[in-house]
Amino acid sequence: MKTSFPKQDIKVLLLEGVSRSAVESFQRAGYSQLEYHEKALPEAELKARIAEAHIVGIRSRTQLTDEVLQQAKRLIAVGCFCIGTNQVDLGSARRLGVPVFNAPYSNTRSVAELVIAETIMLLRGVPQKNALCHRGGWTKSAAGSFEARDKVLGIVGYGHIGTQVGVLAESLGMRVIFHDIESKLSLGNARAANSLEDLLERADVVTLHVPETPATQMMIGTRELARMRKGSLLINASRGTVVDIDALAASLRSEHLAGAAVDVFPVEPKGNDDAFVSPLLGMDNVILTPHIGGSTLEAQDNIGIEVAAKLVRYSDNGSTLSAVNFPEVSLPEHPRSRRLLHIHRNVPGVLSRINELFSAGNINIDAQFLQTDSEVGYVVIDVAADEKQSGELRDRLAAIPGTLRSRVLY
Ligand SMILES: NC(=O)c1ccc[n+]([C@@H]2O[C@H](COP(=O)([O-])OP(=O)(O)OC[C@H]3O[C@@H](n4cnc5c(N)ncnc54)[C@H](O)[C@@H]3O)[C@@H](O)[C@H]2O)c1
Ligand SMILES: O=C(O)CC[C@@H](O)C(=O)O
Repeated sequence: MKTSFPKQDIKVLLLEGVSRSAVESFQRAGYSQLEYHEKALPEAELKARIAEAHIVGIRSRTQLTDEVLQQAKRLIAVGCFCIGTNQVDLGSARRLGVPVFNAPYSNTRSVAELVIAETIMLLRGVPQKNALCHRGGWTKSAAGSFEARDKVLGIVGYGHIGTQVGVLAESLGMRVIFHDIESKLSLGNARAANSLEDLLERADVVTLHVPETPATQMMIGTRELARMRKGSLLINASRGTVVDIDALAASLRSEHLAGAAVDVFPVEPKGNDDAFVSPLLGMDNVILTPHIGGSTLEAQDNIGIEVAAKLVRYSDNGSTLSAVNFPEVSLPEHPRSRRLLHIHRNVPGVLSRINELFSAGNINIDAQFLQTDSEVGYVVIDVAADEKQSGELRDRLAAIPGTLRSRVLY
């Protein structure tokens, strides 16, 4: 399909070393203006680069705040090449008429496998034994080493990752309990705990799989750590803000917790050349990983293809299916029509003004799709019009009060 705004003029800014599979997907779809950066950009540079971009692709480091998004006057869509979208001000993007897409499942399995591996390593005291061996020591002893079989795994956040961890843990013979704010179908023999506190008091290993939200910020602090069983273990591969890291360090120092595995941190380096600082440094009983829960070649490859496909589909066809912040519209193509997009504030009267405009111009509407949420309305209109008419229609649509964006797609 030939788009009105030529694809070769659409600027795609890809940051944080997103998988090359994304680059190839854009190229295959006819997008040639690709700017690729291995790292997250410092804020000033990000503002300058995003001001030029029509599409931006990020991972978890780039903070797309309201202030940054306000600079992005040409931006049509954002792709988060990951699961988490907490790094984007989703409300601001919506109010600016910019849909945000992510990959909600592509790295689930990778995180779950790492958590299972860490569970076994921590239960066996491998991190501290490994560290001592590297220093020339030798602790051949069963003290403090346990099988995973029959231990209680407490999963906080029983969503895509939490449930996969539960299924894998049961295959090792672990007993699985979980806590979630939503009522969830238990997989296998997993059982819902009565509360977070109940889970913390019963689990030998607690693993966190909640998103970053206001309710999960510092969800595990001094009080919650004190509730955990003496000698128990904590795994955090969710977001760094979910755990009070100083309280965790204190709990490990006092030997209340026997160990921890931490993949995500309140402050993370912007790229591989920057220093990593944490109160957990130097603790042999802590597995520290650089936010690589979802970083396998399989996952990154799939994420690149999935998110690029969603961005291309929106750019080529107007489909917002699976956008995380936007009314979802999925559209068949009508190649013999002209397609116009209109994104507006969801206030009464906008749709009737749109339709008046077409009837006044005696333009036949072939198809119309409307979805709204509490703030935004998104209408796609396929019309029988020529190129000149559709350009004029776009300008008139843009003049309707409440309009956020209006485009001729093809
Ligand atoms: N370490 C990594 O590399 C990595 C990779 C992927 C995802 N993640 C993180 O893991 C998070 C979870 O991923 P997912 O795919 O399982 O998400 P998901 O949305 O499928 O599941 C999250 C679950 O948490 C629950 N939840 C939300 N708030 C809660 C609260 N206050 N208390 C208890 N439960 C709550 C939800 O109801 C949901 O069931 C992501 O949001 C992301 O931040 C990290
Ligand atoms: O790749 C990343 O930077 C983030 C990975 C993970 O935290 C996610 O949210 O999917």
